[in-house]
Amino acid sequence: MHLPKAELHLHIEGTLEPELAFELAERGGVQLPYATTEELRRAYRFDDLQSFLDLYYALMAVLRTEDDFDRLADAYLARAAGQGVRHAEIFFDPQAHTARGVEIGTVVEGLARALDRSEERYGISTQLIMCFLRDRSAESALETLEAAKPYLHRIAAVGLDSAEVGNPPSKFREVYEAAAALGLRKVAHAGEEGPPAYVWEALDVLGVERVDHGLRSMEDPELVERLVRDRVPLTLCPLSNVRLRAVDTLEEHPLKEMMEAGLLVTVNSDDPAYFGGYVGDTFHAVHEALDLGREQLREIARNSFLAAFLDHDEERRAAYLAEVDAYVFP
Ligand code: HPA
Ligand SMILES: [Zn+2]
Repeated sequence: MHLPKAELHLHIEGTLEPELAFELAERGGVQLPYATTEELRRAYRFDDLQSFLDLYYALMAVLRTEDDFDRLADAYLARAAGQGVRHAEIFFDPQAHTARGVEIGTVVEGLARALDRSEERYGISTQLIMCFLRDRSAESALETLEAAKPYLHRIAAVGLDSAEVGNPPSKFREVYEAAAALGLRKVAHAGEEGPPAYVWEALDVLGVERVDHGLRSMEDPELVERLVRDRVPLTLCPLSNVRLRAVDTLEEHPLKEMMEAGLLVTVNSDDPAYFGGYVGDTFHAVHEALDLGREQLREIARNSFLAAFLDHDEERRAAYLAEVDAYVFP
């Protein structure tokens, strides 16, 4: 679907398609535990978040050089452009790379190469969000922030991802305070598999501006009231929720109820190579499964630009919103 939109919840490592994984593996002399792309694709059946994360981290072995990260990001941007994305705020997981001996500078500089060409080549403005892995220690997160200091001009915000349950936002209070003091903005995954209490902590302990997923917020009416009152954007990922079994079927996804409750929701792809669709595909899927009308889709697209970190360029935001309003559905 070509409706102009911003993508605000996208893990760049989750855009690694099997074909590119094999190509990079061959070039880098990395042995993958799968013989063919078909065999790899057959492994994309998940029971929960952890079963996905196991494969997600394993496949990263093929990402070693600046050029690899450039190729990865460029491939995502090319696909995103074909699905109406005009602005992308892209997560990356530095610890998943530094833990295997790839320096953070290699990751950031490689991604930045692709991002620097993006406006001209694809008409997509971009930002980077550096995520801390919540199943690693708070000290490791602080070390990561320290290592990122030479690259902060490239990084707009910090985020929090990986295995949620048992790793509440409050574990990362100190690193979020330090990040804010460095001028970074703050988001965090919360309420994907974890309880509404984690969403409260993301808001009140970490001070996030957006909540990534926030799916389980609907279990707590007071939390919904708070999110509505403060117009806190939620970056929903409906296809991810189905694949990781946070919801049983797309038809049962609470997206529509969340909109009707007055929440500022956006629709995103999360890890599109693994979850069966890029963001335009995701808009199309929720349109069909949830009987969302065109004006509701337009509202979601508007929300994505309202929730984007475009405060430094309100003219650009206004231009994107005007594109949404002018869009004629086919
Ligand atoms: O959906 C996700 N949840 C948490 N961590 C992640 N890392 C990549 N994708 C995800
Ligand atoms: Zn995510």
